[in-house]
Amino acid sequence: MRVAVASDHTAMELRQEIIDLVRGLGHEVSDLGTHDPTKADYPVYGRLVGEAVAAGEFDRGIAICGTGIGISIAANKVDGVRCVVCSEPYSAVLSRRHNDSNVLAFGARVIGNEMAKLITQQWLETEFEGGRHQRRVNQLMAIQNGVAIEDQVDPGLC
Ligand SMILES: O=C(CO)[C@H](O)[C@H](O)COP(=O)(O)O
Repeated sequence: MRVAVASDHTAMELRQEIIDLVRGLGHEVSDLGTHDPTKADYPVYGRLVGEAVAAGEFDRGIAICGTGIGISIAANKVDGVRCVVCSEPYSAVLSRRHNDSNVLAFGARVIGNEMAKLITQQWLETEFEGGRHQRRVNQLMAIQNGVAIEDQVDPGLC
C-alpha cells in the first residue's frame, strides 16, 4: 500500500519510528512533515494527510499530534476521510473491519512508541468486512455530502 504519514512537532521521533515500521512491513511511505521540531500547527498536517488519501494519491494515512485529537478533526473535515483516534489495537482493528477507516491518528503524548507501532501494524493488516458495514459507511459519506439517510437495520440482525 501507499501510506502518507504526517505529524506536528510533538511526534518527530515517533513519526520516524512509524515510518520505519511501515516501510519494514513492505509499504511505500511518504513523509508529509512537519520538518519543524519547534512548533507546527496540526490542522495543516491533518489536512495534508486527509487530502492526499481522499485524492487517491495514497491508500491510507497516519496522522500524529500530541493527543491525536486535533489532527484527526482536521483530517475528518476532508470529504472522503474516515479518520480514527486509537490508543489501543482493538479499536484500530474494529475501525478497519466495521468503519473502513482510511486514516489512523494517535497521540504522541498519550501512548508509548511501542503501543503506537502495535496499533499501526494491526490497523494496516486488517481488512474491511463490507456487508452491512458497507451500507453504514455509505451513510457516513452521505452525511458528509448532505444527503438524507435513514435507519435500514434488517429485522433480527440487532
Ligand atoms: O494535541 C494536539 C492537538 O490536539 C497538539 O499536538 C497540541 O495542542 C500542541 O500543543 P503545544 O503547541 O502546546 O505543543
